[in-house]
Amino acid sequence: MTTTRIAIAGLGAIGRTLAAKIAGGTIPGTSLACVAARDEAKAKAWLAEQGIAAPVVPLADFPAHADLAVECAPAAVIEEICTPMLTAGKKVMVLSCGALLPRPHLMELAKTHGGQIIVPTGALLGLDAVTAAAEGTIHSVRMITRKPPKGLVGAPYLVEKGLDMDAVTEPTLIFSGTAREAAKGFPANVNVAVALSLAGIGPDRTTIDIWADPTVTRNCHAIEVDSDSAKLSLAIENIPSDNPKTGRITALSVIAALRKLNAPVRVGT
Ligand SMILES: NC(=O)C1=CN([C@@H]2O[C@H](COP(=O)(O)OP(=O)(O)OC[C@H]3O[C@@H](n4cnc5c(N)ncnc54)[C@H](O)[C@@H]3O)[C@@H](O)[C@H]2O)C=CC1
Ligand SMILES: O=C([O-])CC(=O)C(=O)O
Repeated sequence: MTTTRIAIAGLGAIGRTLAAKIAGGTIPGTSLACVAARDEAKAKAWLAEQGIAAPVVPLADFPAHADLAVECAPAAVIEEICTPMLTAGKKVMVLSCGALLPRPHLMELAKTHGGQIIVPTGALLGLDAVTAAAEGTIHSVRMITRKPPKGLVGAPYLVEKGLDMDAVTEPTLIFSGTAREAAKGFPANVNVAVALSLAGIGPDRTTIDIWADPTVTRNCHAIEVDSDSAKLSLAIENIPSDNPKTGRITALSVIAALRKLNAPVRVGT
C-alpha cells in the first residue's frame, strides 16, 4: 500500500486529535511526517507527553517532509500553509475553507502546479449527495445554523454590530445572508456553510441564517436542497469539542477522509 506522509498545521482541537490518531498507526496508508504550531515549545511538550515522535517544523518546510498537509489552524494562516504545498504540486486538506473564498489564487496555484485542495465534509453532512445533485441542476440551497451563544463569541460581524452574546437569553436570529457574507462575518464559525456552497451552487447563491440559541448545547445545522434529481432535508447536531466553536465530528471527518486516500475499498463519493 502507498503511504501518504501527512503534515498537520495547527495543534488545537482538531490537530491534536488527528496527530494522536495518525501517529497511533490506525489509519493504514498514512504516517505523521511533521507538525507546525504557533508555540513550538508547547507543541514539543505536548508531543513528548503523548509519545509522538514527529518534528515541529516551519510551515514553509512542509513540502520537504509531506505529501499532504491538513490545515487546522486559524483562517488567517491559510495562505502560509497552502502556498508552499500547492507550489510544490502537493495536496492540502483545508478546514478553514471560508478563507478560500477571498483567495481564488490558491485554487489557481493548485491548477498550475498539479496540486489539490481537498475540502472535507468536516462538521457537516450530505456533501456526497449535494455534489451528486450538482451534476444535474440545483435550484436552491438553504442552511439554518443554531449555536450556543458562546460558540459565536469573537466573530467580527458581532463585534461590528456590537452584539453581546452574554446578553442573549432567548433564540435570536443574528445573521441572514449568503455563505460568502457569512464566511466574512464569522470566519471561525460557519466553514460548514462554505463547504456546502462549494459542493453545490457556490457562495453567492447558498443562503444561511445564524441563530444564537441559549436553548441548545450543540452546534446544529439544518440544510434544505432542492434540485432536479432530489430534494434533500439534512440535519446534524454536533457535540462541541475542546473548542466550543468546533464540533467533535470535524476531526473524525478528516480521519475518515484520510482513511479513504489509499484504501482498497472506498465508500461514498
Ligand atoms: N470545515 C469545517 O467543517 C470546520 C472547520 N473548522 C475550522 O478549522 C480550524 C481549526 O479548528 P480548531 O482545531 O477547532 O481550532 P483551535 O483554535 O482549537 O486550533 C487552532 C490551532 O492553530 C494554532 N496556530 C495558530 N497560528 C498558527 C500558525 N501560524 N501555525 C501553526 N499553528 C497555528 C493555534 O495555536 C491553535 O492551537 C478553524 O479555522 C475552524 O474554524 C472547525 C470546525 C469545522
Ligand atoms: O463550521 C464551522 O467552522 C464549525 C461548526 O459549525 C461546527 O463544528 O458545527
